[in-house]
Amino acid sequence: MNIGLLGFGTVGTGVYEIINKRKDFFRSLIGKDLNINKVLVKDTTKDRNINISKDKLIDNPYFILDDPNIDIVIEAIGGTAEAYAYIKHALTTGKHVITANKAVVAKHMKELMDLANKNKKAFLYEASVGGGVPIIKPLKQQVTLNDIEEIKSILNGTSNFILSKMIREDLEFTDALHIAQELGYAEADPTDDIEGYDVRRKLAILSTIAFKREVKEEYIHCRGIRTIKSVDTKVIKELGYTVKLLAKASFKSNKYYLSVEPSLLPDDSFYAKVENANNLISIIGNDIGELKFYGQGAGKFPTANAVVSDVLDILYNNYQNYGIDEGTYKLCNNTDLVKDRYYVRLSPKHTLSDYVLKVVKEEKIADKIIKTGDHIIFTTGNIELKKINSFINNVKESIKDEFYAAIQ
Ligand SMILES: NC(=O)C1=CN([C@@H]2O[C@H](COP(=O)(O)OP(=O)(O)OC[C@H]3O[C@@H](n4cnc5c(N)ncnc54)[C@H](OP(=O)(O)O)[C@@H]3O)[C@@H](O)[C@H]2O)C=CC1
Ligand SMILES: N[C@@H](CC=O)C(=O)O
Repeated sequence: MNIGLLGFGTVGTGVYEIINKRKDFFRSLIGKDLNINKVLVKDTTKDRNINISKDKLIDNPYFILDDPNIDIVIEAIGGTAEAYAYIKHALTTGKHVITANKAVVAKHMKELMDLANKNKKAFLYEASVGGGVPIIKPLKQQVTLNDIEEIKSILNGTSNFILSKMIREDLEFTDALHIAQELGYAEADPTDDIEGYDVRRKLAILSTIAFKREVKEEYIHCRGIRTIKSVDTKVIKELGYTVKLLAKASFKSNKYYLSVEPSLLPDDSFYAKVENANNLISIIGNDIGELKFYGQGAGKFPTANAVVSDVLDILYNNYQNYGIDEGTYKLCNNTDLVKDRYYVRLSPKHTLSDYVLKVVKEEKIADKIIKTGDHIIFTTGNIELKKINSFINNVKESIKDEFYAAIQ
């Protein structure tokens, strides 16, 4: 069994180290060595501070993709276009493929799954959702026995790390983001982490499996945490809450509702205890009830561990490619379905503070005004998401920025 590894960054080096550390185990399992023969990188001359012979490092992907001696390709380069092309090529040439790349899985899951099935190879992506938390395999197993009614989760290590640091240590947003980047949690471009796009992809993958329909990222209402400030976290704490970036999917009255948005949770709730880069994924099935999966959602070894668990499934020949039914009912991202209370902070442009406060009062949107001045902070009563979005749009020109979060 030979592996070609695409990418030798946070995840790739973790996979390399775990497989080398467990050499004896793999030898006893398959009766010969499990080798990582070649490793694709961008820059073969870079000093990598890891024990690997230089001649394994290559910068031409086709030395792996077209090598008939390579059985398994592990993709950990990130990005979309090249990663997608390499995965497709590998499956077409009859190799098993494992990826940690949620961007590619969310976009091309059905096509790549069909290709893998056609060629009787595995296409596995445990690490693409929840980092080190096993969720793809258990979810695939549960959907055969249960109708999944709800998914509620914290799915991004970087944003959860930032929010935890801001709440618990009063750090500013950019300082907390910087630490998350240094720890290897963030994407190459952290925009995806802080704008919620990474979570949206993960929710699309989970919902596709759970609801047996192809759920596209674009269906999902999404707001991230980029505009949160320390003034928000201070007030949120005083109110007895913490703040999380929550991903939710539910199926009600024959309609699906999918959303990614910042949410306030009571300080003593289960979700509030999910700190730093940890993730929590809760699924509710009609027979099983609620199942919760918790653990490290990002980082070198947790993520690499999930990748290697897919290698094991291939070696045991115990994997399930997932088939998506062609839907009989349509997915409907109906924002009318959901009403919540909201925490809202508006930071008016210089001199417009009185005007913005007047609009808030006239529109009767505030249930309780908490703070006025440079920042106008209030909570609302139960309100439809589309109403709060449209209110924010109406005041957009008079404010520098805003942060609003559903109160759970
Ligand atoms: N970091 C994490 O905690 C997690 C990451 N993931 C996913 O895993 C994947 C990899 O992430 P991560 O390890 O953090 O990324 P890194 O940026 O740390 O590593 C990327 C690696 O891929 C190589 N690379 C990138 N683009 C190319 C290319 N076009 N051709 C050849 N080599 C290339 C880089 O080469 P070089 O070293 O020469 O620059 C580097 O070795 C991503 O899809 C990410 O979303 C999933 C879960 C958790
Ligand atoms: N950038 C991602 C990495 C894992 O998927 C995150 O922070 O969760």
